[in-house]
Amino acid sequence: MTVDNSIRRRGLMLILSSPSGAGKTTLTRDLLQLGHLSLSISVTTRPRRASEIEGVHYHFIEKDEFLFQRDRGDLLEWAEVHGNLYGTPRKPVEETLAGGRDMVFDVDWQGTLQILEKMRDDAVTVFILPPSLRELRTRLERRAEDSTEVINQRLVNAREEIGHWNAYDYVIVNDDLDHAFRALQSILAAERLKRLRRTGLAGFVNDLLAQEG
Ligand SMILES: Nc1nc2c(ncn2[C@@H]2O[C@H](COP(=O)(O)OP(=O)(O)O)[C@@H](O)[C@H]2O)c(=O)[nH]1
Ligand SMILES: Nc1ncnc2c1ncn2[C@@H]1O[C@H](COP(=O)(O)OP(=O)(O)O)[C@@H](O)[C@H]1O
Repeated sequence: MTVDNSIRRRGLMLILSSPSGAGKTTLTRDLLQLGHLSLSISVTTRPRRASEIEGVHYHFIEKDEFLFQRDRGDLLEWAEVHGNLYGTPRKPVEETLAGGRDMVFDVDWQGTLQILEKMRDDAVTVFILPPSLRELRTRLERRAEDSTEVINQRLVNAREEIGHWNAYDYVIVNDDLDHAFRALQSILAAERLKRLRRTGLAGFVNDLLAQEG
């Protein structure tokens, strides 16, 4: 480990939003493979897709349970998206950040705004755009996980989601996946070095100044 990496810091919240099909899930999966980030696993009332695993991609719960958790204050944020309810469990977020680990969030613009209100200094927000709407449709069709009706609804909703691009710190056009992934890694690397979240820096500098030159 380098000295820079060994200096204590608070974890950051890497928040990714995009219209459905622009590539958040793919980029998140690639980030998680790097091994030094945790995923915030949302609760949702959406039916599970064939490729999804309970507790890995989402916690799939009934609407009653969702409302119970929300009303008890267990969710850091929540929203209705494409007719389903989604929310971020609060406790894992608090534990992860306090432990100095970073967390990645796949949430829509409504969730992003709620997180920014509550935890602005911890959040790094990234909006992923598709290169074109035609390509967005192609990706949703190629993914082959949703019915034509669901895909059409997601394309209608895409325009609204895209309309919130300017609430985000960073914007990446996911045309070439490798390029987009490298851009995301650069953002993460720079944000990890931000002075304000590096709680061990003052101590390090004090030690440095106490040394003989
Ligand atoms: N606010 C909020 N949005 C979420 C959460 N989890 C997922 N979403 C958003 O819900 C939308 C639909 O997600 P999903 O059903 O997985 O479909 P996909 O985007 O087509 O893969 C996306 O915009 C996600 O970013 C959450 O916990 N909170
Ligand atoms: N840069 C890219 N070029 C081509 N296909 C991509 C690219 N990024 C993602 N995809 C594909 O597009 C589809 C939708 O991506 P996904 O990550 O599921 O989007 P989201 O989570 O934003 O809904 C997937 O089949 C994925 O493999």
